[in-house]
Formats: sequence, structure tokens, C-alpha cells
Amino acid sequence: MLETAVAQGGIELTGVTKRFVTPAGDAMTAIRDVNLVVEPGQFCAVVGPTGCGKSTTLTLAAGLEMPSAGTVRVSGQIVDSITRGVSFVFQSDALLPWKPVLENVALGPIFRGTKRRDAHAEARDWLNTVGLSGFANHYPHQLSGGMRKRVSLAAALINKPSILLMDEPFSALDVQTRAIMSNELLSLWEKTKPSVLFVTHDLEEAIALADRVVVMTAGPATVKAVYDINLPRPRGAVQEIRFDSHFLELYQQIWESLREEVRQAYSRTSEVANNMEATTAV
Ligand SMILES: Nc1ncnc2c1ncn2[C@@H]1O[C@H](COP(=O)(O)OP(=O)(O)OP(=O)(O)O)[C@@H](O)[C@H]1O
Repeated sequence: MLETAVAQGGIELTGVTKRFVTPAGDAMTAIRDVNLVVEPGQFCAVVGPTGCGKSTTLTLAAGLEMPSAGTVRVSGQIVDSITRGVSFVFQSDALLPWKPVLENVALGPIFRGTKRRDAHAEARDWLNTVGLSGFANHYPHQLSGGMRKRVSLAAALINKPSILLMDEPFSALDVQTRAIMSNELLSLWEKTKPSVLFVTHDLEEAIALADRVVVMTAGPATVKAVYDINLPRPRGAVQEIRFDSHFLELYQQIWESLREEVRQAYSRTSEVANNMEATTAV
């Protein structure tokens, strides 16, 4: 497993712990002793209770944060600065509001030194791929949430990333748009096959999209269990695969594992809230 992760685009976290300093000056451990492998071209989803450290895991893979202990390797190289070949898609769109759609999509190639005309031509191809060829001159605020998300995907994929890091990319969308975007993401991923690390709160979404689902424990997070999702590909419409009997079995099995962590995280936050109330009442 270790050898395969060394190939282009493989991600490997070994014994990774990340501590932060809180605003009060205390040390807090966000993730603890995390071991995680994403094989090149694999779609890996990470689920876990809120606040357990999923986004922290992504920022470590991106090289935006450094581990306090352990190592992060991408394509076999230890990550010690911003990782090359990575595109990030967040919950918010991260588009520049003062630039039209075409310019937003062309930004990556322009930053890398591609001539403006060539970058625009490439951006037009990507807008065509995500079904927005008629919106090149619109500004982000003139688009719907789903359309902005498509622009974000085009802006990420135009960079031909070997790694795509996605932090709850569709959570702000309504259910129907979310399903459409999931299908679009799968068909785009099947064309270019970057390694994907996809953080979500939605277990159904994780199983419908991924080759592998990683369940993290209540914070400080460590990896609790890893499930291989052996549903056939291409998956077809994510709305339909949810009714497949094997999908339901996988859901049941993974939810069993996740439920306990969600319960623990919830009771911890309730304890903190109760303690705060008690302190305030004194
Ligand atoms: N830069 C930082 N400084 C201090 N604490 C941080 C920092 N980044 C994250 N944390 C803390 O680390 C913990 C994990 O945060 P993280 O955002 O990784 O969790 P998450 O699982 O992605 O949460 P959610 O599911 O709610 O999005 C949280 O307690 C958070 O407050």
C-alpha cells in the first residue's frame, strides 16, 4: 500500500498529529495519530462528527498547515510547503466577485504564465464542459449557487490537478442541485482521475461517490475505520444508487461505526455548554 501511494497523486498521512494554540493560549489537539492512504486516482471520502478535525486533515494534505508530529507525503514527497498539483474546492465558492466567470476560470493558467488568449480558450472549453458556455461574461453574483459551484469546479479542474481536495463542496446547495453536482463531479472525475479527498457530513453522499470511506472519531480525530466501497463504476445517477441493496448494507454498516462518534461529540459539546451555563450562573 505504501509503495502505491508513492506514485503520482498518492496521499499518505503517517502517525499525524496536529495541535493548535487556542485564542486563550492553550494547546488543543485537532487530530491525533492519523494514518490514512489515498491511492493515486482514488476517490476517498472522510466522514466524522462536526469539529473532529476533517478540514484540518485536508489543510495538512494541501501543505497549508504542517503536522505537529508524523509525516504527510504526496506523490511520495514529504509535504513541507504548499503542495503542488493540488486544487481545493470549499463549501463557499472562493470566486473573485469582481471578475467575470471566464476570468475566474482562467485564473490558474494565467498565474502559471499561460498567455491570456490561450487561458481564455481553455476556460471556454471548461465552461462548455460544465454546461455554462453562455455565462462567460456573467459575474458570480449573477449566477445561482449551483452554477457558481460549477464555475468553482471548472476553475479547479482547469489546473489538471493530480489531487483534488474538497471540503463539503455541495453542502450549501439544495437537494436536487446537490444530486446534479454529484453526478457532474463523478463524470468529470472519471475523465481525469485525480486523487480525491472529499470531506462531507453526508454519509449517503460519501458512499455514493467514493471508492473508500474513512470514518473519523470524535475529536481529537483519529481514523476509526476504513470501508472499501465496492459498488460498480460508472455509478450512474447518485439518486438511484441509494436504493441499491448493497448500498443500503454499506450504509447500515458504516452508520453503526459513525453513530457512536456523533453521539460522543454531541455529549461533549453538551457538557461544555452545561459547564459554561453553570459558570455563568455562579
Ligand atoms: N487554525 C486553528 N487554530 C486553532 N484551532 C483550530 C484551527 N483550525 C482548526 N482548529 C480546531 O481544530 C478542531 C478541528 O477543526 P476542523 O475544522 O478540522 O474540524 P471539522 O471536522 O472539519 O469540523 P466541521 O465538521 O464542523 O466542519 C476544532 O476544534 C477547531 O476549533
